Amino acid sequence: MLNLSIATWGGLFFAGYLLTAYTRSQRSPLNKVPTIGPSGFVTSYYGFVKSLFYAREMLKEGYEKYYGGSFKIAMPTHWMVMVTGPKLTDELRRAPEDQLSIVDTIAEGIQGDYTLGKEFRENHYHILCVRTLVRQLDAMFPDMQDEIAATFSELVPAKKGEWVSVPANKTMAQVVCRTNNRLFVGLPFCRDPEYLDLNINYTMTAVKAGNILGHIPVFLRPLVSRILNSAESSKQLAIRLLGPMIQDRLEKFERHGSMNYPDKPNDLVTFLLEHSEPRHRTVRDLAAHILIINFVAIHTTVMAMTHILYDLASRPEYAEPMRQEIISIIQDEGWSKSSIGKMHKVDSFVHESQRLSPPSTTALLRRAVKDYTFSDGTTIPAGQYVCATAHMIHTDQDNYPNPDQFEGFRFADLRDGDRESSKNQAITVGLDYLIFGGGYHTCPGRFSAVLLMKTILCHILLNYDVKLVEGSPPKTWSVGVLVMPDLKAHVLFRRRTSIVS
Ligand code: HEM
Repeated sequence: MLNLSIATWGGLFFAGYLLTAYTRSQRSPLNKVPTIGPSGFVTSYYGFVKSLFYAREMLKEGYEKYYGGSFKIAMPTHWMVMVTGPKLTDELRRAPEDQLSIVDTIAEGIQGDYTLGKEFRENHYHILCVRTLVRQLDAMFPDMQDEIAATFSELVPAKKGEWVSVPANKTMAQVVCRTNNRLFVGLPFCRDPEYLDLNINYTMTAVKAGNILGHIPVFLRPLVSRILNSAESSKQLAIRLLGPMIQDRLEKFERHGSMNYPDKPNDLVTFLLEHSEPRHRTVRDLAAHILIINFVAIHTTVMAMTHILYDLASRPEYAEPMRQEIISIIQDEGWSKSSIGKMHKVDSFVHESQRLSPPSTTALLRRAVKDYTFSDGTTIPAGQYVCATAHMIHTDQDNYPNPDQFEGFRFADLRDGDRESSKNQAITVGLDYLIFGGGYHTCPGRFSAVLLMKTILCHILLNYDVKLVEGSPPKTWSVGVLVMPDLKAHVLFRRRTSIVS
């Protein structure tokens, strides 16, 4: 027996693993949930491969067949249950964190312990800090606008009467990352190319590493994560770049606490210091949290802003009405967060772009901490995933007339005809609009993200004409449930004489 070769032991171990997995799958409550694609123990892998290419079609089939109930789609290591209809979607968004968890989803989905570091799971005060930051957006608005203008003048050196070709995604990544970090860590860090690269790449590196780690056996993950080395090397770089500044701020905080002192910055570092427990007030912990906030803030906003730019370049008829709206409001009131808030057409255009080009065709992704049963009897066993079919909700005729048409001013028209105009804003969340999630975990950064995107859009409209490069319309890519804009396409910019400044 002991003389068996390593290969034989390996084979026996694998066979045992398969037998256990098979036996467990036969007893799972998920067998009662209908499957889109094959549901067999082995054939379900074909269902997963199919979902990589045809996720939208599979979601549509499930949504139409089982509306008001649930269905499931195979993932490589688990099933993804999708609930449909307002009742179950509402139950999903209201489910408490200790039953259906977003933290567990990130921990498992992108292997957060390895890719973001243990700080992400151990303390969540960064969420409070984002809430504080969005309350400061009025005061921060001039910095936001200044950084947008500075980035465009460097990266889009278009001349009057001359079209210049600009890489859309790369430019949006710079403007979004620079401007967010002007509010997070201030000048000069927000313009440091090494720091910008770190934050733009950190998100992608973590997501890619998380995907690899999620598909290999648990016992190999610590080793492979060291080879991929995303969390630790990024943290070390953040400490090198921001360390002296954070150290200085820590010393000032020791001396003054939350009291004001001359030149006290109104930025994320201040909010992190004020919301953290004393044991977390270290350079390492604060740098890790700055990275985590960049992780949630940058990629999402860059993808959305790239879609918005493509939507503007491919639909030139929207530019002039938005320009007129901006000019009339700015001439009356000047620039501020509040004046941007009055631009219903600009808000609507951003909203419509997000409705049709979401970051994912699903939303409210949660992992069951313990068995969770919905009111229709669907049980999500502990460790399994459940989500809502966002794309189907966003393109349901009952929610949006002409749902597949891009109607840039559909929300502005609704707001203008509706006194309750706080509905139908790009920041509004609801059962028919899940871009920013829902329930307790609804994105707290959406106020900042939407203000930033609208301010960038205003800057583009007032200072440039934009159009697509002829013969190369950008493509939207989908891999499984993920949706991405064309990352390589260029857009043409031509300088205009700005009427308001
Ligand atoms: C267009 C840009 C953005 C999109 C589409 C987006 C989307 C989301 C989504 C879908 C969630 C999960 C909500 C849920 O599942 O219920 C989320 C959570 C979160 N977002 Fe955003 N987000 C964006 C920008 C930002 C920005 C700029 C910040 C920070 C300044 C931010 C901070 C956060 C935080 C801290 C969470 C976690 C909330 C929690 O777990 O309670 N987001 N976001």
